[in-house]
Amino acid sequence: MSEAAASAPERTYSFLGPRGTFTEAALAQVPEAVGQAWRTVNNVGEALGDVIAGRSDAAMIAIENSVDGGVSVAQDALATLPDLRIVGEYLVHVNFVLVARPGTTLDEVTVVNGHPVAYAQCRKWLDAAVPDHAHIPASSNVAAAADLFDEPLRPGHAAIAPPGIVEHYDLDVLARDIGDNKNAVTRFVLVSRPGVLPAPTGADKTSLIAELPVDRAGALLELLEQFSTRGVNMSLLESRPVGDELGRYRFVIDADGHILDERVADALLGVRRFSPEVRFLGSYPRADRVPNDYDDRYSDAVFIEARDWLRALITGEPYDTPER
Ligand SMILES: O=C(O)C(=O)C[C@]1(C(=O)O)C=C[C@@H](O)C=C1
Repeated sequence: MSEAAASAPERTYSFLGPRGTFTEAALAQVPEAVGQAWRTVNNVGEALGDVIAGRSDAAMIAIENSVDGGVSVAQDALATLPDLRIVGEYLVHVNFVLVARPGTTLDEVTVVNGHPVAYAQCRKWLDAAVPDHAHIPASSNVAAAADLFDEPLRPGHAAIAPPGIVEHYDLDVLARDIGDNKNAVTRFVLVSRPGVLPAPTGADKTSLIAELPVDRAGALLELLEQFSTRGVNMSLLESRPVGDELGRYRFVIDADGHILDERVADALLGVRRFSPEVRFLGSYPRADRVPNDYDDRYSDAVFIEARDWLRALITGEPYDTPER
């Protein structure tokens, strides 16, 4: 084998470009992606479409921001596109600068380019510092800045961008740290085609999307009970409209633990029996690596013992209850 062939990338990863986005910073945290082929895309749909079509092995997408909440376009895509799996979770601290072409001053700014999620995180600052601005949505934070060079050049246009933007573009920083929350974090997930699940680590998360039975009193409570009665903590519960008529919702859920944990598997069986449509999005290591916390009553051994007891009742075989 030639040296070039030996070092050729074997895997391709899609991420929101151009280079320099927070999504790229998330992908840089994936050790297996280093040295592989990285493909820039313009939106979440394109990133996931690459994975479905086999152009990429995995895509990094933003799924939640600590200020703006769930990234609805990503949640809706995972709910409706062909089956995909989340295989990893990554956190990126996000902070923003306001940039403009050299010579522009803050009082001259009338238009602010920005990715909608970034714009939502800078609203308080913008309302105070540039109250009469108009917003032009951009496909990413880096694209917002790059668009400032589109011909014909437009005076008074500025962009919300990551601080590192000035290393790539000749821009002046008009203001730093314009995010409304200095500790803002965006949560990203790495998405692949269904395959072997990441192994349980003891610090895992399971994601799913479930619809509720229509017009049933207490249906949401019943959904929540599937987790609470098995001692499974939920770290995310968000509703998204199904979209076909008013009043129909699907629920995006993150639960602590792995599908190979008995209590999580049992909760999923409960959801499956109860919900008209459940989509398993994956079990994967938590970004913060904090071990899952649960009461001993919900340990694997307790579920396994209960099953053995039931089997013995059915088969009539003798059964010795272990000491508790
Ligand atoms: O534009 C970027 O830099 C992105 O990576 C996208 C994105 C997002 O989709 O939420 C990521 C992090 C920020 O919260 C804002 C925008």
